[in-house]
Amino acid sequence: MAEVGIAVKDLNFSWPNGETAIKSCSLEVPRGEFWMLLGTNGSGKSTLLRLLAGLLAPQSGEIGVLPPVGFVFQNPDHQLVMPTVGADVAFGLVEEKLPVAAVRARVDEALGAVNLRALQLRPIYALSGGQKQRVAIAGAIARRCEILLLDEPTALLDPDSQLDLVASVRRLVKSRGITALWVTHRLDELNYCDGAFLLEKGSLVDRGEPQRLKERLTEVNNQAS
Ligand SMILES: Nc1ncnc2c1ncn2[C@@H]1O[C@H](COP(=O)(O)OP(=O)(O)OP(=O)(O)O)[C@@H](O)[C@H]1O
Repeated sequence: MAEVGIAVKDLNFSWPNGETAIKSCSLEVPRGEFWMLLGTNGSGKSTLLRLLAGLLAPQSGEIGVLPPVGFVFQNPDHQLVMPTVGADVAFGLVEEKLPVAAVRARVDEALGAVNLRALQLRPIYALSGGQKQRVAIAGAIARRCEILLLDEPTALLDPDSQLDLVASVRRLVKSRGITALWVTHRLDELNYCDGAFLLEKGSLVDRGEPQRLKERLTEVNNQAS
């Protein structure tokens, strides 16, 4: 059997107001694969990703993820905290207490991986949305993340930058054996993944081959319009 990068079994999560956001959810992402998580607004995609990252604690169920885990938010301004590109990527390494030379080497390598080496000294405010997302991804690469969780990372990007980002994340995770789960609403992004899950009202209702799920959702969208 293939090794598993992300495993979830019978997961249940309700908010303090009693609203159930995740219901009896079980899924597995094979190690080294790039999967996507689909579903309408409010179906529980962000909640599930936050549970996987340990940012929320479930009421019951099991979560198995290979550490370390990297997280990329929809809005990079919510996660980039340092004034420049290089400093931000280095900031993620603080807890590892590495020698300065090792930090420099990791930052340089990670920025190279996302094609931002030339922008190491650039202020974060002077980056485009796509470049900011690449800095966030470089932070995960520098920390040698086994798992990369991305919560609608293209939501604020124009269509060209959107497809650039998804293509480069696919290349990156494939070349490094990272297991990735990417939340999206955009069906054209499905062309880049190995498989996809469909959430409805907190429950997983479908999973499998991306093209089949794309056809299923295109039909649903056509019926709705
Ligand atoms: N902090 C919170 N407190 C209470 N309820 C919340 C909180 N965050 C989200 N919810 C509720 O949990 C449910 C799932 O929300 P979630 O954000 O996970 O959905 P989503 O599929 O990611 O939606 P979207 O595509 O709009 O981002 C929704 O009903 C939402 O209103």
